[in-house]
Amino acid sequence: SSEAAQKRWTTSDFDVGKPLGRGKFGHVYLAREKRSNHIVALKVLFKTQLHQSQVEHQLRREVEIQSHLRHPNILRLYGYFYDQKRVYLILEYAARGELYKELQKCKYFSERRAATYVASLARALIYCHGKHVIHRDIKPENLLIGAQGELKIADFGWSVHTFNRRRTMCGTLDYLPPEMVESLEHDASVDIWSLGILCYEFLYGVPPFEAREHSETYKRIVQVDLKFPPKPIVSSYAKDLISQMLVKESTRRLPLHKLLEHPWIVQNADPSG
Ligand SMILES: O=C(O)Cn1ncc2ncnc(NCCc3cnc(NC(=O)Nc4cccc(Cl)c4)s3)c21
Repeated sequence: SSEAAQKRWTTSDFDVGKPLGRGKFGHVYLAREKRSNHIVALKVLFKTQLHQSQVEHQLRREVEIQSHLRHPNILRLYGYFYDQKRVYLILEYAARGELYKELQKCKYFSERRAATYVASLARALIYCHGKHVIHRDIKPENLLIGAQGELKIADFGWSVHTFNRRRTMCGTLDYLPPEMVESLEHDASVDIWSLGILCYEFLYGVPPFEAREHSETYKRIVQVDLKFPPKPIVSSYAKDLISQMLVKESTRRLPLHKLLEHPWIVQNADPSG
């Protein structure tokens, strides 16, 4: 609610519960806002660590960007507050937790589950790109699962408004497209590349250009050294879609609205997302 955006929150507004996870910058707790009984996730960040890592501007940009985004497949950031030592993010609670843990447990997803996730991510990214926001860090660690099994993109810590495109290194290399790995200018089509990487990883359990050494991964990305293992068996429609997304020339990647019309998505994605 807009009230949530303006109100000066403090920790005494919440009953804080169990820790949900430990991130690099701090922990996330289950919490209940006392007056509304609304369940949220509270991410606690230590100012010293934010300062040491010089990411305060990124955090400010994330809060600014997220305050304008409303989409069923984007985890809400309701607001934030701070005290002497910490910054608190008030986040939508994703009841079924982190997607990457689910992927580790299942090893890989069925084509129906993978296509349903890819379609909902495509719809969320179409929405973001429509608002000139590119996420730039689409990977399993930034995806959560809601109470009805729906996917939620979280952690816009690396997102930018495309007007002021920055060239900053993101997390793992695996999901970066050639133009980011070669640190050239990049645009919304970077998210199409990352979605193609994700689609491959949902179906095979590993990202396509994974290698022991960073230098090897770098080479495989810039050469788009795309291979499909014989196991698990994956339909040629799925391979066709992935091959149309993992294209070096960013302008030739399959546009997201075309992805939603691709036969693999049409035949496999659950329309409810
Ligand atoms: O807690 C878990 O590990 C998993 N989990 N399980 C359920 C659940 N429900 C909601 N949220 C969870 N986790 C937090 C997800 C985030 C969303 N937005 C973020 N933004 C951010 O961290 N920004 C940020 C931090 C430090 C520096 C900078 Cl520059 C930016 S983190 C949940």
